[in-house]
Amino acid sequence: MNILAFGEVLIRFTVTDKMMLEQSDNLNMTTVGTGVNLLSSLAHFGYNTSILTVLPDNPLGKKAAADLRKLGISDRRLLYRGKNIGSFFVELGQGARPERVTYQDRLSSAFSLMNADDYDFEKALVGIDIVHICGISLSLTRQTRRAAMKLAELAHERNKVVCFDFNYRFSLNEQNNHEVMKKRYQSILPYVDILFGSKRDITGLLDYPNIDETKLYEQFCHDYQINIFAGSKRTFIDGKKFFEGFLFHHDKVYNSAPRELNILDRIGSGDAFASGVITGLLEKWDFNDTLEFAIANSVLAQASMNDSPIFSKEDVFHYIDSEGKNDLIR
Ligand SMILES: O=C(O)C(=O)C[C@H](O)[C@H](O)COP(=O)(O)O
Repeated sequence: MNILAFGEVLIRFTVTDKMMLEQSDNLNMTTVGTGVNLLSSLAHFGYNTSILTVLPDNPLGKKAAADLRKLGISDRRLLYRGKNIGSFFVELGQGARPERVTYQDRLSSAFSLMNADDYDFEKALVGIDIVHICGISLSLTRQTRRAAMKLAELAHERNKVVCFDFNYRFSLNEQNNHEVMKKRYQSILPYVDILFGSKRDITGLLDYPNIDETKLYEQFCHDYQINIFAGSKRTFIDGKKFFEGFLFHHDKVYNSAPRELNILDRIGSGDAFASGVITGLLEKWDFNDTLEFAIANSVLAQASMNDSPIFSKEDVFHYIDSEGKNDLIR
């Protein structure tokens, strides 16, 4: 099974020792991004993965490519242009202090400036079964929007399975007007088969009425011919944090049991969930098992440093089978 992701590769700078930026001079550097995180996880589950993106044509781009290879992602579809790579700083959270992300300018990255016509999408899709597109491309530049649209359209035409993640980030859309963003999402959704998002994406961004979930998802998936709609959410019970997921198919919502969270680093939780769902669908597990696996993968990812999950299927099953009670493997 060959999976391709399209999206921005970013450098993440994490302040070491759980300090805040102001307190520290030390940063840890990793290569991340929605596509990277998803593919890293899928590569560790045993699938062939590659990413279609643009890296700067300099040592920074080479460093990112080396990190991608280390995560098990093929470098075959990487393009090298321009000078800049997007980046962000992370201050880890603790107790009352939330984890915090500060983006650097992403709009002048090599990826953000690449013209849609300069990609050879036809060639990139050869031998590919599943294409994943990150919704952040709709928020960045005219070029990334056009590229995401063109790829979605072509992949759909070529009968590839198209996955799309809303990935709506308020902080990246302060300059974008609601109606404009709504139109952008409305134009890509008709090409999507598997969609990741939340109820809020449908009611808040696409202006559907806030009604019962089954009716809402039925209407929405019917309007855009979406085969699978899945997402995760956080809940709080008796002062504890839990993570749970849903999956909608045809006329039914499946819900996972909530799993308790003990967070070390929560960035990448959505991508870990999505890779778990894609795995369940590829393996043709039933939807309840698929959700259990996806939630477990994400709970493990949130108990680990960095965005890109590196758990094997066995690691995830071990966590499920031991009900999370095993805290030493030797
Ligand atoms: O911020 C961005 O734009 C990125 O692409 C970097 C992050 O790795 C993903 O966003 C993680 O996404 P979640 O799984 O939703 O936490």
